[in-house]
Amino acid sequence: MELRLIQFFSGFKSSAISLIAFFVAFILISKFQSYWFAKINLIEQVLYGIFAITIMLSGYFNRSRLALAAITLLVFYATLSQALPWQSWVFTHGEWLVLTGAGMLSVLSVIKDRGLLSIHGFYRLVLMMCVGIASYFWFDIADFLVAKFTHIKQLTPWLKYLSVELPLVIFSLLLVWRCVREKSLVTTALLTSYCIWLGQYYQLITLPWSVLLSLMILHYFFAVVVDSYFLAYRDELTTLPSRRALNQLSLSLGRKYTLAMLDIDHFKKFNDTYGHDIGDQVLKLVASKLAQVKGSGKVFRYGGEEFTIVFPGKTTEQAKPALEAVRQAVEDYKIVIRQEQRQTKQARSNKKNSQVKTVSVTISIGLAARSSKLSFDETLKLADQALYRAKKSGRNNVSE
Ligand SMILES: Nc1nc2c(ncn2[C@@H]2O[C@H](COP(=O)(O)OP(=O)(O)OP(=O)(O)O)[C@@H](O)[C@H]2O)c(=O)[nH]1
Repeated sequence: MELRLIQFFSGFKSSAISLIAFFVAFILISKFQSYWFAKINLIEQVLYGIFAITIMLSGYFNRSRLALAAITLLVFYATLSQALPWQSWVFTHGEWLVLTGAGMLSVLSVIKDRGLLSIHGFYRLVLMMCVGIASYFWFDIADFLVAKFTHIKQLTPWLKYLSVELPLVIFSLLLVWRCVREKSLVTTALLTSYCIWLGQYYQLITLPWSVLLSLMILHYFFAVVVDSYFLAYRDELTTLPSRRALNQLSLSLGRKYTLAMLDIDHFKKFNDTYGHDIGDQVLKLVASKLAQVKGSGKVFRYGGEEFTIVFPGKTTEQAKPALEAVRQAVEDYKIVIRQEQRQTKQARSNKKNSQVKTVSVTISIGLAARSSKLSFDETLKLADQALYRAKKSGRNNVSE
């Protein structure tokens, strides 16, 4: 598969799972209203606690975008439920409210997570206020544009969508694009809030705000927890479990297991030829092939271009066919890369010219089974020595 395509859809899987989970929860809550409706007062009281915990947790784990989204929704909920001075203004300006909320959520999907209690957090807070102010003035701008273009007959039927629907379509596209591009549950959580926000505005949803906000904020909570887990135990580049996860697994392994150390052959040369960025992409693709290993193998990125596969309860004889298959799969894998190249001077053009090329890499594998009295680290060392032998005997092979 082409590298660009893989990059483009890198965030698709995790976002899709998170979205499905959220909407299943939403459908269940809608279907079983009779179970919770009597407890609505309790939900309203607990909601403030959920807000507080989620904002603190998001701030602590530097998920400032979710913290800001939660703070904004908290202000909205307080306005709704506490009869704050600006309540009547806000609720008589429904179009402003929907644009501001939608605009804030889509802007949050674009900016980076930075410390909440820092100058960056302050800038982001100001940015949120600017979205509110911009929404306020947008209606005047839209009226002006409608007046200007109203004489163009082809445009006339569409001009009524300029003030609300057009910005909403742009915000929706922005959010969906960010969800696909960014491998983070943060953007997905922002997208679900956005769907609920619009669903309420267009009266497609009839659930009380306290229940909807509980669902939205709980989604933020889980996004922060799961994202932080991934940060700690997943390798960012390949998304395989990291060395820390391998150390964790080593504590729970039984007496019988086999370890394999894998290393990409001549990877330094590969990097030197195609550049570090293409090297990174190839690492990702090799990792995705390794992740398909059979025989109950668990794959980890050990570091650099080295990987480890653990086969719990297996001997080397049992693990070897799976490793041979994975070695062959990597060897057969034709990786399509697109290299940007400048045209020659004679072409007198500065335009970039992209060249599609197919490359392949091989891996060497060393494996060792745990024998009595050997610790995990000692077994890993044996596998590493076997890897050294695999390299010595010509690479692209499995050695014991
Ligand atoms: N692109 C990229 N390169 C990496 C990464 N981690 C390690 N490398 C490179 O991997 C290369 C490893 O080189 P060596 O250990 O000398 O081994 P090799 O060239 O693979 O040769 P053999 O292992 O002997 O077959 C170095 O050039 C590192 O810079 C990474 O995350 N991304």
